[in-house]
Amino acid sequence: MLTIAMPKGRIFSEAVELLRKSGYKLPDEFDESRKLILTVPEENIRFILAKPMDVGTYVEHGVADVGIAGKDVMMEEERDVFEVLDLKISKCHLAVAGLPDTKMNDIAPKVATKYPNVASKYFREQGEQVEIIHLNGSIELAPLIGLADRIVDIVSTGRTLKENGLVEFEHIADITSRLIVNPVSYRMKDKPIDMLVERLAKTVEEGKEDSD
Ligand SMILES: Nc1ncnc2c1ncn2[C@@H]1O[C@H](COP(=O)(O)OP(=O)(O)OP(=O)(O)O)[C@@H](O)[C@H]1O
Ligand SMILES: O=P(O)(O)OC[C@H]1O[C@H](OP(=O)(O)OP(=O)(O)O)[C@H](O)[C@@H]1O
Repeated sequence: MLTIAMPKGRIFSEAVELLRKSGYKLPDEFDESRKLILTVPEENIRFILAKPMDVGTYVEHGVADVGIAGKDVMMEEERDVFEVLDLKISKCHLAVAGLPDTKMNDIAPKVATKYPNVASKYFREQGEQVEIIHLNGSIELAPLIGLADRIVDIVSTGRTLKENGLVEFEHIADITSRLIVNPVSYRMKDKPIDMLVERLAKTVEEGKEDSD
């Protein structure tokens, strides 16, 4: 049996839709249940529902063979896993944002973010020394309340920035969700994993053609 770690939250429904389009028969339970382990015996697959930031942990430790994780999460926490497919779902980007017409404080610039590693690497590469302030959400609050000069956060529609009077200054990276695989599982369960990758890749490709 293949164990797939799925992120709860906004990626989940898009991932379920992608799996269904790829021919996996996932019961209605997937749309309404609060169970954290969902088994589909007909497909020989078991799904575990994890926090998005934890998917890589389950896959790296091998308790899940495969997982679905945002590229942002993969960039933040380097994991010993294979990234085998861009699923092209949950599209967004990572950006530097802040209050308009403001400069970074020269002496002790502060950057608030949920992605401390990505943010420090980015500013290091820009040759800027900043203090990183790690927050767990509502990052846009930080510049409004004087906690930070800049934020590094996800932007999708841009609505959260706009409604809070913030602007984007720099685009760091485009983000989509990825299929990740445990290296040992890839050796031991190569056939079912290859089949999953092939079926998903075909659906992703068809989706691309539809939008072209
Ligand atoms: N506004 C957005 N639009 C599209 N994709 C997004 C957006 N925000 C985040 N994502 C993507 O979806 C993934 C999961 O985001 P989600 O908001 O569900 O979880 P989270 O904020 O990490 O966790 P939680 O809110 O449960 O603490 C992110 O890692 C990112 O890849
Ligand atoms: O550009 P938009 O379409 O407005 O989306 C961007 C927002 O979505 C995410 O927040 P989320 O809803 O996950 O809440 P969070 O603050 O708890 O991370 C992200 O952190 C931004 O705040």
